[in-house]
Amino acid sequence: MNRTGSGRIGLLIVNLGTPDAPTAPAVKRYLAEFLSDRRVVEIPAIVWQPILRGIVLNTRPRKSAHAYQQVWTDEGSPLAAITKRQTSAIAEHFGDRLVVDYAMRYGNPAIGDRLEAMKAAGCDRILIAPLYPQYCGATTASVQDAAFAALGKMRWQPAIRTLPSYYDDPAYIGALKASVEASLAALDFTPDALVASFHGMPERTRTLGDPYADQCLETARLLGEALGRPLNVTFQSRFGRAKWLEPATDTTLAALPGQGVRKVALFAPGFSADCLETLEEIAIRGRETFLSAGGTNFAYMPCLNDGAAGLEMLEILLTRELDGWLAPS
Ligand SMILES: C=CC1=C(C)c2cc3[nH]c(cc4nc(cc5[nH]c(cc1n2)c(C)c5CCC(=O)O)C(CCC(=O)O)=C4C)c(C)c3C=C
Ligand SMILES: [Fe+2]
Ligand SMILES: [Fe+2]
Repeated sequence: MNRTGSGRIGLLIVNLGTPDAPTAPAVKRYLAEFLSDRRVVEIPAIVWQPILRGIVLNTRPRKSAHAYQQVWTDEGSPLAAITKRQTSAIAEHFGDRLVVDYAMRYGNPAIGDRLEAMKAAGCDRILIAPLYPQYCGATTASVQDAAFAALGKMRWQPAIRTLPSYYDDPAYIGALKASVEASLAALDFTPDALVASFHGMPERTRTLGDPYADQCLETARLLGEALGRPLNVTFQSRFGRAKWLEPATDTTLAALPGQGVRKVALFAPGFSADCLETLEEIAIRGRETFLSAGGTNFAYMPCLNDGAAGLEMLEILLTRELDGWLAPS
């Protein structure tokens, strides 16, 4: 057996994860793993686990499964389908210079399994790329924890790099600008306001030193500058009773018509792929909230997904992180 390694380079794209099916049992399995992550719910396990097992996992899966059913596609969960397409496009771009795969932080395919598979395929250098533009302990750090926990079980570890957050990267801001401008040009109305909705976090994580909220605000400032018009920044998907980052997307959508904003276009720059939180919470429920509060026109503009602007951005960011590893094309 050759024990010198074959010197291949791996790229592991990672996103949050999603249930395997839009059913209550599948959602329950997914939420049990997701909401047991101490990076996501920072309440001592002795207090949180009885609440999670006794209440949350007996009530939320049925409600969430119903929400997933509204957005499920022939290719499965939108987040999974889009991540697969992003991975195929990136694999095609890099060709045989890289072994490209994807994993999910929760559910399947698991980060540890895919790292093992890359190692078995001869990768001795791996770039792990969590597709979160803004750094957050609950997302970026959680992916890194899971990857390093898996590496901790290997005798012969590959060398590792991780993709840093890219909230202010000109390639990201440029891709968002191109994508938003294309979506705006296709609308049959002119919005009075543009709303940039980011996933929320408990407010205390900001005081504890998480840069997430500030990175979201900086993304919105830079993008507003690039678009030549200010953005209304909001935070969505509140969970639990603690105070979360404000202003909340749903309360903003309910208030805007009363402030004279009757036509709104909303997008979610912090999500690299459309998912339950954008397609159900915003494009379906957010629209209802806005229209029933007196709004006349509502548009949800899609995430970068596997569109040309988003893929070109990823190629730029990934090529930069692979500097010195990758032979020039
Ligand atoms: C304490 C709870 C949660 C924190 C903190 C949180 C942070 C966080 N999440 C994302 C991105 C996504 N979240 C998604 C779904 C989702 N999020 C939570 C809870 C917290 N998220 C739950 C319970 C769920 C599941 C759905 C539900 O029951 O409401 C998704 C979509 C997944 C999908 O399958 O489509 C994404 C993406 C970020 C970026 C973030 C912190 C910055
Ligand atoms: Fe979430
Ligand atoms: Fe949600």
